[in-house]
Amino acid sequence: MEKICFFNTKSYDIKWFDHYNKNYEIKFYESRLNKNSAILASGSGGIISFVNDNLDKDTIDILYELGVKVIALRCAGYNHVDLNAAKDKIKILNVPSYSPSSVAEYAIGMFLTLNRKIHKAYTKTRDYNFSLNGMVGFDLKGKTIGIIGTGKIGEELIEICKGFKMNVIAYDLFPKKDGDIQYVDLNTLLNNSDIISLHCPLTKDTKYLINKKTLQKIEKRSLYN
Ligand SMILES: NC(=O)c1ccc[n+]([C@@H]2O[C@H](COP(=O)([O-])OP(=O)(O)OC[C@H]3O[C@@H](n4cnc5c(N)ncnc54)[C@H](O)[C@@H]3O)[C@@H](O)[C@H]2O)c1
Ligand SMILES: O=C(O)[C@H](O)[C@H](O)COP(=O)(O)O
Repeated sequence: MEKICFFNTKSYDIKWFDHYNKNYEIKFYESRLNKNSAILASGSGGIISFVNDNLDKDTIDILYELGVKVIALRCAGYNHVDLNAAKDKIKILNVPSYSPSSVAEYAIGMFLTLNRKIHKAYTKTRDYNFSLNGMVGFDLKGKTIGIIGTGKIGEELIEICKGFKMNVIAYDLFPKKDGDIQYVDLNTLLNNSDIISLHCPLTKDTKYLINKKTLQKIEKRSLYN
């Protein structure tokens, strides 16, 4: 039976993955994957790893020497993987659609919390402080949200924002040709959005996409991912 080494295991992972042990021999390890723990993959044809594992060149070289042929990521993002080191040696798989509606809904949850200061209200009211001072937010209705990255998560978020009767503008390196998304350039988005939401992968282009200069432009606005 094919052996698979499962790194960075949480209790909920075992709940969802253990039944595959009928067809595979999955070994669950709590250790994060890095060059020191990679040896645990001895004898495994494949490994399963998480978003905060370290798949740098050293780790990938060790896994290759051990005979690992496939690395399956339990995440959509792969910015933590040295793809060049893996090229022609180990196949890398990611989750192509990582619960986009959950992530979009969570992003809305974070924004509502930030805007209406729900996290602060929770602690204040426990101390019998019901003052509205410093607690006032604004209506989403009629406000403009600028969405950077209109992939699976971005698209879900656009639909939710329409439900709030917001204006939606978007920026993406690869705008969708079909559909009714109103694309603008990045500067226009930064200058015209009341809210900005980032839903793009971490790459050399998106790292520091929001920086000191752009933050000055959006000084009074909210920013979240
Ligand atoms: N926190 C979480 O639980 C969680 C879950 C899933 C995904 N993610 C992160 O969210 C990201 C997006 O996920 P997705 O499923 O929507 O991916 P996706 O591939 O469907 O969409 C990403 C979009 O970003 C665009 N993009 C790429 N580079 C860009 C750039 N430089 N400027 C503007 N747009 C750019 C792409 O063209 C694409 O449309 C993932 O890469 C991952 O890092 C986080
Ligand atoms: O890139 C991704 O898919 C996510 O960032 C990552 O996997 C988050 O996973 P969570 O902590 O939501 O399980």
